[in-house]
Amino acid sequence: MFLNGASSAGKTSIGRVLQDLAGEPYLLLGLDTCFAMVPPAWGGGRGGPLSQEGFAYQELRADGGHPMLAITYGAVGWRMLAGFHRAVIEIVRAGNPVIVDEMLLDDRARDDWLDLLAPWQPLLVGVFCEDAELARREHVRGNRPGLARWSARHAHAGLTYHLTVDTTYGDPDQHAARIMTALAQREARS
Ligand SMILES: Nc1ncnc2c1ncn2[C@@H]1O[C@H](COP(=O)(O)OP(=O)(O)OP(=O)(O)O)[C@@H](O)[C@H]1O
Repeated sequence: MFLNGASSAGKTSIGRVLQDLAGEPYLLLGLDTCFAMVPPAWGGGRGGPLSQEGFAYQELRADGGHPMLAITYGAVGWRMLAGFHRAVIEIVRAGNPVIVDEMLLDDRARDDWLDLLAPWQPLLVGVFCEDAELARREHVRGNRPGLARWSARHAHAGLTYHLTVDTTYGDPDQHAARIMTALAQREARS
């Protein structure tokens, strides 16, 4: 399964419920897993001095008065992303079912994932949420404001999903149940 959406859209929350619902031991991993491995000097979160090579935050012009915060990456960051994507594929190749919990940063990341995942034909799930609710969650989490809004505008570019969920309303249990149903229907058809 491949869950993609903005920061704070609720991907990880849904992913955890999916793990509980599934009869198989799905591993849950994604961009957060990759970021957790990045040395602080190459990471933007704490203002790493080499973050332009790795991963950096970039404040963009406000969107209708709302902050917009992008994540950019350099050559080292791309190497890390590309390596992480391939590591996930090896996990799958070893026979493990996987839930990828992803916030696509750009077209390059999307195309790399789609190329690698093509043989596995994952259920592609778009996780959406309205801006105001994203901003509320971001605030409650104490995250820097603007990443959710920026990613909501970029993460879904060029993707066609098998299923979309809107987490503005409803809880992760409900959304995960819909995804499990879609997965079961798909497996029954194949
Ligand atoms: N359906 C929901 N309704 C209300 N709050 C939710 C819902 N889903 C998630 N949340 C809350 O929103 C916040 C972000 O959730 P979560 O970590 O699942 O999102 P995410 O998309 O994985 O975010 P990120 O990509 O930033 O890690 C958490 O505080 C979580 O409790």
